[in-house]
Amino acid sequence: MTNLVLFGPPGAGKGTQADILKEKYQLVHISTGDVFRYNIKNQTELGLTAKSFIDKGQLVPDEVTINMLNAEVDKNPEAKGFIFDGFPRTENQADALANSLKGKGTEVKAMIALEVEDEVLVKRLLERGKTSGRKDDADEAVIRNRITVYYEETAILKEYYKKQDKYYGVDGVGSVEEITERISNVIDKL
Ligand SMILES: Nc1ncnc2c1ncn2[C@@H]1O[C@H](COP(=O)(O)OP(=O)(O)O)[C@@H](O)[C@H]1O
Repeated sequence: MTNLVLFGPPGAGKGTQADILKEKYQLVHISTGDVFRYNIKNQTELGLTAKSFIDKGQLVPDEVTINMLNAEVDKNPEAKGFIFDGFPRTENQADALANSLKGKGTEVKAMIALEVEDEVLVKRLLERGKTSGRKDDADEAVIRNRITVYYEETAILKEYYKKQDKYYGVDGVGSVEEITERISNVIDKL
């Protein structure tokens, strides 16, 4: 199985690239942000819990997120591999992912990180906020909080995967096609 973690700060372009890569490599794409938004839209219990954190630009608690992720993985027993987008975001989540994949006799093959500087991120997210209908993209203070949370809680995962020799940084500035090509160059050599 080829399991990839697509990594990077909010607005780095993970969702855009994951949509292309899942077709190209026949992988199942799991975006925790998308699953949360689906649940919020359908007013499920999970959605109500998640919304209170997401609207403030905070992370949803690990326990809630990990259970949800495991359920999504279990929904796809035939998968040839997964692209995880927006997960893991904490060390606890990374450990949980390793355990659950181990239980299926597989592992994370690579973390591919899209590198984009902060001011570009803020600009992209504000632009997306004009059309996405996402409340967390509409407010600059919430966007900046998400970026701060990324550096405080999530960026450490770079070291986590580096230690396992699984980290690959990719320049996330350029055209969508250029970035797909950079990522593909990494995947094709795995
Ligand atoms: N793995 C996760 N752990 C905790 N919270 C998460 C996780 N994934 C998504 N969320 C919540 O959902 C929000 C939106 O997620 P996502 O669409 O991936 O954001 P972004 O576009 O900022 O990368 C996050 O700001 C966070 O509140």
